[in-house]
Amino acid sequence: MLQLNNLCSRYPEQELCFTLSAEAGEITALIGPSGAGKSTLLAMVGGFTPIDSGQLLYDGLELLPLSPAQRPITTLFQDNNLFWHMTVYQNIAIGLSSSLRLTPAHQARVQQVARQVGIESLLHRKPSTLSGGQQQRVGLARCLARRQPVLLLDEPFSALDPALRFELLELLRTQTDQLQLTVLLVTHHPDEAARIADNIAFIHNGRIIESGNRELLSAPRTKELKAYLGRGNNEG
Ligand SMILES: Nc1ncnc2c1ncn2[C@@H]1O[C@H](COP(=O)(O)OP(=O)(O)OP(=O)(O)O)[C@@H](O)[C@H]1O
Repeated sequence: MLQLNNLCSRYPEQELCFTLSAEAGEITALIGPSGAGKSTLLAMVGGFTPIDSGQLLYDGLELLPLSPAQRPITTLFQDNNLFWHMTVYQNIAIGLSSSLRLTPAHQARVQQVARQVGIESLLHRKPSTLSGGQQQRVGLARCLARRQPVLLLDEPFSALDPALRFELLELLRTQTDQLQLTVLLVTHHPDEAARIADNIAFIHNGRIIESGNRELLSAPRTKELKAYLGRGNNEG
């Protein structure tokens, strides 16, 4: 289980503090207005921004003393950090070895992950020759190849058209179930959250002010979530 216990980062403009638990096999969607702190929450968990107080645990292990690379975590960003001069195979392999010298077991793993995400036939291609959806699959494959139990995703598929976006979200759902990943997914689309997330956390002004399952979206309690979803205050 991933646990954030009053985990706080203080910036001149804003203090962000989060308390959240996420189990293996669960996708937690992080929603909220622009500037609420969704990406910063991922950076705090991933180890990319300083923490001022609180606790961060994974299965009881204290993560705060660990560097990003030492944490049992991998992150997929929207621009997915592909290297354009490398092949798809190398782009996945670099998640396993920065020198691209792979053991036979790692080579087999690249092939296996490529098969799982449906890009096996593209391994020799360069990312520039792929569609946006295929590129996102390569980014996801690199993350999955690392076999870290916690996966952080910052709006990974939002540049894609809806059909492709949902196809990749379904793929994420399948992989989460099969590999028992703990997934935090930042999204600007409440419909994405409703479709694939087990839990939804609504972030406002650096805090999670409402959380629960997808019913949260049909029956929001706080005026802030109602406003975010575009529901009138006069509904009660
Ligand atoms: N390195 C930093 N220096 C100063 N302030 C920061 C820093 N990182 C985050 N913040 C603060 O955190 C707030 C939240 O930013 P964040 O990018 O996490 O929001 P977001 O919810 O992901 O927004 P968006 O949906 O637009 O991406 C910012 O408004 C800023 O006050």
